[in-house]
Amino acid sequence: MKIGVLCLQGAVREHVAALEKCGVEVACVKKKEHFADLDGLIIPGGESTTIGKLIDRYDLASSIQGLIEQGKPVYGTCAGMILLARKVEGSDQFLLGQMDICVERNAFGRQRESFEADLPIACLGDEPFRTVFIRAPLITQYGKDVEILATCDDRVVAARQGNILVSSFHPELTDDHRMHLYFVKMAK
Ligand SMILES: NC(=O)CC[C@H](N)C(=O)O
Repeated sequence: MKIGVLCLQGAVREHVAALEKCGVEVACVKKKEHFADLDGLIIPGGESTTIGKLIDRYDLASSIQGLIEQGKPVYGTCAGMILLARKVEGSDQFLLGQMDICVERNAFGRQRESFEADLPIACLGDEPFRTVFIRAPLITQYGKDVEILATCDDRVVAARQGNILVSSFHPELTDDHRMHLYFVKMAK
């Protein structure tokens, strides 16, 4: 099992470490040829406009879309979630547009309004999951094929559509790797 982490910009190292703890082989992905033997991909948090520009510049959109079409799981966290969305409120930035969700960027405020919360996430078991929100986006609309996995104050912060998983929060910044394990199971 080999999972890639898109390493153009953002919280790459932490995802690599979390995946390694889950016992899978991890590849840093930044070129088309790195996609050949992947079983899944994480698009990390960072700055969605920057990551989007780099995806476009290195011509990686079709490789990511190809992975999704082959049924391989792709997980977008924070900026990664924005990139997978069909639409971003009030912006025409570059998007992969593979998931039927609309998102609002920085919906919880600025950097200093970053926060953590223990959220119940049924697909991870009974123990609440510690979530870290950093200039996080929010899902404002979603289509009928989208399953809601987590909410925070009635706002949708994690969801799944088939083999696409997204979260507003950063699961790689805690020692609890259940979200990564859930993703790895999607690849099995
Ligand atoms: N932590 C993050 O990934 C922040 C996302 C960033 N605010 C954006 O809009 O791209």
